[in-house]
Amino acid sequence: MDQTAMYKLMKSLLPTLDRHLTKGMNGKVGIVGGSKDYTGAPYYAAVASLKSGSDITHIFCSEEAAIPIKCYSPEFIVHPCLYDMEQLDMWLNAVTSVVVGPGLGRDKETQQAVERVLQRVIDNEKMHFVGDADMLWFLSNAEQKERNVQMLWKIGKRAVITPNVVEFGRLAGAWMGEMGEYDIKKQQQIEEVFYSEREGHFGEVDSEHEVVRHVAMLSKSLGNVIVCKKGLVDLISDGTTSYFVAVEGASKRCGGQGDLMSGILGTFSKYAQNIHNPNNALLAVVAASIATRSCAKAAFLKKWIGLTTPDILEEIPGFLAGFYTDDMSKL
Ligand SMILES: NC(=O)C1=CN([C@@H]2O[C@H](COP(=O)(O)OP(=O)(O)OC[C@H]3O[C@@H](n4cnc5c(N)ncnc54)[C@H](OP(=O)(O)O)[C@@H]3O)[C@@H](O)[C@H]2O)[C@@H](O)CC1
Ligand SMILES: Nc1ncnc2c1ncn2[C@@H]1O[C@H](COP(=O)(O)OP(=O)(O)OP(=O)(O)O)[C@@H](O)[C@H]1O
Repeated sequence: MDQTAMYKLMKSLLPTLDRHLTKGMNGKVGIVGGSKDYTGAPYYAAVASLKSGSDITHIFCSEEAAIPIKCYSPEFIVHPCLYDMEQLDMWLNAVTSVVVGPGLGRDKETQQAVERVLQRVIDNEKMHFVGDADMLWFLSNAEQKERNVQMLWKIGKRAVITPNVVEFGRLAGAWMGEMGEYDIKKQQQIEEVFYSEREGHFGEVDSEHEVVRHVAMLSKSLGNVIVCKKGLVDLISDGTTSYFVAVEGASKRCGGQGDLMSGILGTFSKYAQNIHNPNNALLAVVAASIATRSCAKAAFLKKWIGLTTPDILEEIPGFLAGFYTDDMSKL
């Protein structure tokens, strides 16, 4: 493991903890998701945002998801206002970053909530946006994609999207048709070779390199938003500069690991301001990927076949505490 480089990056990212902090200074994260079928996904994202340091988490969900989510934890402030634009608008004032997608569902009516949030992020230059899961479906679906991408163009690098392999394929089909077919199988073979040569490491990679070229191209097509393509190796690009993360993760792919990462990103996107580097927004995504994978590995080594996402959530505080106590044993 690339311990020294990781240590330096995390140290520069994580906020100083002292008695001058007030509630909210380390972030107030909004999770837009939670629907009839899915209540676990926004829960994972919300817990991950809190355990990675944010002070408050709001969840904006549908009516039928609200009670189950409230019952999971007293930590969450839950608003059943996914279809009430006035309420949604009002409560969005309370957050510093917003994660849209985990468990959101794909009902046509949900598009108006997606647009309302995007407009809020356009209007408030201090707000950060993370798009994952079903938000990415709205970004690739013929009916809604144009409107959403027009809005993302206005947000640029304050927005991160985190497609998995399947979601990336859909987005490539929707936005990169003129740049040639995206062959998922061929790309996975390239990633296997790339990962085996760099296992345990992370760093910059030329945006023209065959492993990341499509990720950089997608970022450019979407107005240079940061794209983090998740997989065996995470590939992160703003269209110009690109990074890879080949830090070991879990060899059990239990559902919810992407939701967990989007929650960490909701918090880390604000911490980016602590990094004094022109690529600070990209580096915050690199850090979120490292944290997710490292915690997944730690939990996997305890639970093996029985690994579930709550096990990974439990590893987040110990992993991050190591950077405050200079205890490298958890890295
Ligand atoms: N506990 C909860 O509440 C959880 C709720 N969740 C929520 O579910 C919603 C829908 O999300 P989604 O990822 O299932 O939908 P979509 O992208 O259409 O995938 C459909 C099919 O594609 C495949 N496949 C998927 N990923 C792959 C991969 N990495 N690599 C390879 N193949 C992959 C796989 O097909 P299979 O291989 O089984 O044929 C899968 O069935 C969304 O709101 C999300 O937040 C989840 O977060 C989990 C925890
Ligand atoms: N083959 C793999 N080996 C190790 N880590 C992986 C692998 N694939 C993905 N990951 C890591 O797991 C995390 C979630 O990625 P994944 O592709 O599972 O997301 P997802 O499908 O969106 O998850 P969810 O189940 O929440 O919808 C990322 O941090 C990614 O780096």
